[in-house]
Amino acid sequence: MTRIPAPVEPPVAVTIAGSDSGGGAGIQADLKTMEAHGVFGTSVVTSVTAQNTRGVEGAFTLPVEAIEEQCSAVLSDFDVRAVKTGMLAEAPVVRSVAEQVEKLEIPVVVDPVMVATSGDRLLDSDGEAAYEELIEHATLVTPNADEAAVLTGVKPEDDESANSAGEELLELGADAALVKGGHVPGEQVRDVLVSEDGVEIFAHDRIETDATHGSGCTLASAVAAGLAQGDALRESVAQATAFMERAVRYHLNVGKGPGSVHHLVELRNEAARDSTAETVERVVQSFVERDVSRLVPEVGMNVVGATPYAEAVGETAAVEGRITRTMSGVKPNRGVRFGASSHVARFLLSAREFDPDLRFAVNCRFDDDVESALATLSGEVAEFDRSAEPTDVKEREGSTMGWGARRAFESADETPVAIIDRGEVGKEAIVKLLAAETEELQRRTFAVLSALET
Ligand SMILES: Cc1ncc(CO)c(N)n1
Repeated sequence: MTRIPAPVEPPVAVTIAGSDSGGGAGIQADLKTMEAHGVFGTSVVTSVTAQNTRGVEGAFTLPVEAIEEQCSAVLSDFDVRAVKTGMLAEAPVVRSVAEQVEKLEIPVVVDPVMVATSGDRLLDSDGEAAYEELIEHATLVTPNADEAAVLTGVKPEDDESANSAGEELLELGADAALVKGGHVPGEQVRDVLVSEDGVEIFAHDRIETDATHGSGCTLASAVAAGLAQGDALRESVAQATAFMERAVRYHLNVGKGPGSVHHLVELRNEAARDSTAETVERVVQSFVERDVSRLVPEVGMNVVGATPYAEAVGETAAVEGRITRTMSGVKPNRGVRFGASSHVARFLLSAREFDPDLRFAVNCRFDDDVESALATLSGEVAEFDRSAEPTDVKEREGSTMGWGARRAFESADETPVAIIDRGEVGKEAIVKLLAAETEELQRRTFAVLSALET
């Protein structure tokens, strides 16, 4: 029997950029990022770089004719919904690309690539001057602070100067500018979006890593993918900056240099949801079979599992309605669902700020006997004291768990296997067991139970 085809019609985008033999930046980053967003990526190669995670060893610009032929091959065939430009290497290429995109009536995201993260130049000085012609046709231009300074003469050092640089780029004809804050010192990375609608800042805590190779390409491609799907500019930028944050935090440790951003991190995280929920279900089942009632606190027990790159409560699976005691043992009140736990989930997410390998947690009853039983575990048992909690943290709904996890980790020498919260008036004492794997969580929980029974 033959089968009926079931074609899929994804939006199409094109990247006009350089090839990075190292796979982290350039065309390679762009295509992976577009695919990760459900957008079919086509490409026009401007330059072939000999590059790895340590730096650029050579760059060979293609003849303008070869670049133009690729453009017309793509644009004459596909219904291209967005253009992203990256490394253009030399002035004639910049000018040619400006001419090509002028004729188009689709969004154009211009990432004015000048220098690689490694410090190597990717654009000659004539090329810098030629950029004005391309920026004129940009829907969005995405310079980092150094590129913004070259293009506008204004060096972004804070929100205000980033805003001024953005205004200058609008003067040059761009519809909007995203002046990126990665190169501006500070505990936060603040990307400043300037457009006719005003200024909006997309801020997040800085991630302490030099594995940012490919981050500019990835961000611009993520915005272009959003635009290709028909999303508004603001939403595309918001989505792209959140996507980047995760791609940098869970970067790929490849090569001998600093590594690469993780272009597919969200896909991998989504793909792990079912297996994460299933492992939580299995642990819960084993807790029922083993009858863990001695460890079930008054507030109920929960087992929480985070997807490998979880950053939010919605990415953690837990028992809806918790596990409670019955006449004969324990039972989960309802099924395992993502977002079902708030307390234990937030505690686990905060613990992951210190050790991202941690993926599972369970909250247990705490008393003197449990404390002695915990001492039989191999691994550090840490604790935090609610009486030391600042009132502003106490008053902010849902912030105690994050504060407690931080206190405990800061006082511990290594990743603790358990964290004690001795409670206070009206707050039951609880111990949370943490683990990177479910087997480990099970083993530790059962070890505490066995110690209690002897
Ligand atoms: C090909 C290429 N494009 C862009 C960058 C910017 O990171 C790079 N390193 N290589």
